[in-house]
Amino acid sequence: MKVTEHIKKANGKTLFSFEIVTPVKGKNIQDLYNNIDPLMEFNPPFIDVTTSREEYVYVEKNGLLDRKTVRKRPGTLGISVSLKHKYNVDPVPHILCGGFTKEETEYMLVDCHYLEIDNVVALRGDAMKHQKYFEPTKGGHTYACELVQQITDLNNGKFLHEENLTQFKTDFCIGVAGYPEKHMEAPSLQTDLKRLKAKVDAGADYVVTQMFFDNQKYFDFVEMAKAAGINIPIIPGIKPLAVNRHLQLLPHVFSIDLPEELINAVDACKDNKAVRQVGIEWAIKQSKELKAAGVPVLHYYSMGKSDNVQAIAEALF
Ligand SMILES: NC(=O)C1=CN([C@@H]2O[C@H](COP(=O)(O)OP(=O)(O)OC[C@H]3O[C@@H](n4cnc5c(N)ncnc54)[C@H](O)[C@@H]3O)[C@@H](O)[C@H]2O)C=CC1
Ligand SMILES: Nc1nc(=O)c2c([nH]1)NC[C@@H]1CN(c3ccc(C(=O)N[C@@H](CCC(=O)O)C(=O)O)cc3)CN21
Repeated sequence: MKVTEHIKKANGKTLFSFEIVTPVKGKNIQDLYNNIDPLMEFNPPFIDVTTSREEYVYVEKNGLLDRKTVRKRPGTLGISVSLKHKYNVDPVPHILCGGFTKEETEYMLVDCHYLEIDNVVALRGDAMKHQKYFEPTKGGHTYACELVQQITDLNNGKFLHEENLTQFKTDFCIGVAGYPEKHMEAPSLQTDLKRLKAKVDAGADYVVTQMFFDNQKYFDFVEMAKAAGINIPIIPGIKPLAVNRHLQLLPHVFSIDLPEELINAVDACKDNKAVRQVGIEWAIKQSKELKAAGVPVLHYYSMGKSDNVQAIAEALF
């Protein structure tokens, strides 16, 4: 079932969902399931499965370094289907512009369709590790709105490089990313909202936000989005802060601000166990307020260990 249908069916009740990362090659898949299992009692109607792009690795060959391009976390489609069968939830695989040609994306979408996956999230993707800025992959899309358009085209029976429409029509519900504190590369929040509107015009059905730690940022963003003509559900994305290092890392990696009160609470902790607890309590406070405001879904970036998301869900669902 589509994410938007789950939201409609909930009739104003806030749903619980989360996001997982596929394991690094060679790591056991069971660890992932052990982290998902305790979250299933909170009845997530859908689970997002991220796609990680390729990286360069250097291998020594005859005394020379040979550069190889590898995907360290494969398995998005496999895990998506496995979640569907194992837990009877709707998996939402992430589809990226970066690292994929348009043709490869088309094949992935065709597979998703045959596998009865009803939702995808369309993202541009981050820059490669060695790059400062995102560079489009040869034969791939530059912006997420182009990817959204490709999916919409397929929903209408239009394949790449084909003039005529076919009888083959997918029916994907399309999620896209939104940035309450603006995307790091956007010159202004208003311009970023225009880009978001372009994704909606291309066929996006709902938005999931970048993590934020100050709810006011989300509430303002929703208002500004409405004023910009964006009338689809905007799902808040929540990341529980977990270690002291996140004070530097999260603003740097995700281009977001942390509230002074949260920083002070983390600074006052004597170890990371205490920080994890502060992160949980902050996320509970945020989530309660968002739920009271009637957000459609609370979407958690669990990304691995789920004990904190479990504690948060217990307080809310
Ligand atoms: N892997 C994941 O699960 C998630 C990844 N992300 C990350 O979010 C980042 C961006 O992804 P999206 O938001 O999907 O990309 P996007 O293509 O919507 O936007 C990327 C940047 O390009 C700008 N932009 C968009 N269209 C433009 C145009 N026509 N002309 C000039 N500038 C334009 C935007 O303002 C923004 O700064 C990436 O770093 C992505 O990896 C975000 C959420 C989830
Ligand atoms: N720019 C961007 N890229 C993403 O891949 C991404 C977003 N934003 N926002 C939404 C979700 C949330 N994602 C993530 C990814 C990693 C962590 C994280 O906290 N990772 C490490 C630190 C990351 C690092 O070392 O660079 C951690 O300590 O837990 C959180 C959310 C993935 N998604």
